[in-house]
Amino acid sequence: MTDYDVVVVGAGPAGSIAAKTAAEKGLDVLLIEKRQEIGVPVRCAEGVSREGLESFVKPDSRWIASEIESAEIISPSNHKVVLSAESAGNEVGYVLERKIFDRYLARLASKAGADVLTKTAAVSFRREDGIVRLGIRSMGEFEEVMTKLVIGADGVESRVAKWAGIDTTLKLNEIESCVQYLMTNIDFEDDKTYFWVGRKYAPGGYIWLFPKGKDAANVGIGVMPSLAERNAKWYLDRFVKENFPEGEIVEVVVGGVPVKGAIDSAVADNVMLAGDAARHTDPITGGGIINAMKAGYYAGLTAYESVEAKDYTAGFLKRYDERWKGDFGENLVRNKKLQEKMVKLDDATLDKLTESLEGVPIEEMSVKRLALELFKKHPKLLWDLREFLK
Ligand SMILES: Cc1cc2nc3c(=O)[nH]c(=O)nc-3n(C[C@H](O)[C@H](O)[C@H](O)COP(=O)(O)OP(=O)(O)OC[C@H]3O[C@@H](n4cnc5c(N)ncnc54)[C@H](O)[C@@H]3O)c2cc1C
Repeated sequence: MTDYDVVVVGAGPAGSIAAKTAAEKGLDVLLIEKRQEIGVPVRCAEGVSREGLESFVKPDSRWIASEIESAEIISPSNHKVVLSAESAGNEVGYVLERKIFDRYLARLASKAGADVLTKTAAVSFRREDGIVRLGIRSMGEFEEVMTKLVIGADGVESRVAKWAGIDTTLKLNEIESCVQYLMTNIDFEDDKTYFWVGRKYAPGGYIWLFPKGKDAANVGIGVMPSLAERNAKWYLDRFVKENFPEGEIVEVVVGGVPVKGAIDSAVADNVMLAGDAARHTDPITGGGIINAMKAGYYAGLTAYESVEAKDYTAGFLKRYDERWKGDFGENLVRNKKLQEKMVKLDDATLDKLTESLEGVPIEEMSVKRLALELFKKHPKLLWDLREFLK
């Protein structure tokens, strides 16, 4: 006898959607979250694409902080290119209120029938007779839960991945180190996101401003430790001092974003990893919310099939790998390669590119046009990036 068919570790977007999906299929599901409150503290700039979000949930004014119409890219010498939300694609469309959004998703899992426990951490893992004895510490008390499957949706520092022996190690060029301030008393257009690019601002990454309503915005930075001479906070503080000297910082967030590209496999016997735990974030933008939800859905679905077939082996669970790879896996591979080229661009090239496109009407701008212009300015890149143009 097992206590559960599936225990989902971590109630972020990946975990809640996994638990919801498996519970809707009739499995006995436990969703555990080590923090006292789901969604707090927020470690995110909270931007999502419209299409990605709407494929899972109907947008709700309780957890939509802003609707975004356009994205502005600003070069080191202050040339600006404006893209519409549709052509900018990922992470431009809505800015969420994740404190509420994450809780909403966990509630959907609970409504579907999953047991949800907060202040409950997975602390140990033991396979025995084809099932898992998962040690959990709930409200200070230790107990072992027996389960057929564990879905590791425990974020960038995943312990489930280590217990299961799945290689998700991150090298210094496979992680962005991030700092973000929630700021008030600053000037911005509340239907626009802003991206400052170039080594001057953020070596190996970028600085962002995502509006949270009319009066506040997430202003943050990601830098690649292998390229940055100082830490992320140093670059962000310098930027804030120069650009928003009157701004007030009301909240601080620090965190790492994996930019590894696709891992070989996110499964082991009895285990599937989803979301940041499986390095499902986009290597260029660092966005991971939508991929986490997609992976959670595929993991929940595969859990159901695995329980039906009474087969919890890695061999059976491989179909989960096939599902996430078939959906966004190729994008992760491609964007990792592209990102490796992009971080090598110098500031002069970025300036030339944005200067030549400055003032192009928004309806005529697209990522493709940006790329074509870049190749005109930098023919060698055309050769380097030929495989991405197919
Ligand atoms: C500064 C910053 C800005 C970002 N901006 C964006 C953005 O604008 N758009 C976007 O799409 N993405 C963004 N991301 C990435 C995004 O936040 C993640 O990709 C997303 O949260 C991944 O969801 P997840 O469910 O995989 O993991 P998480 O949301 O990290 O959830 C994991 C959960 O597991 C819990 N947990 C961990 N260990 C245990 C344990 N042992 N037992 C029980 N619970 C455990 C954690 O407490 C956490 O709640 C940003 C990240 C950072 C750091």
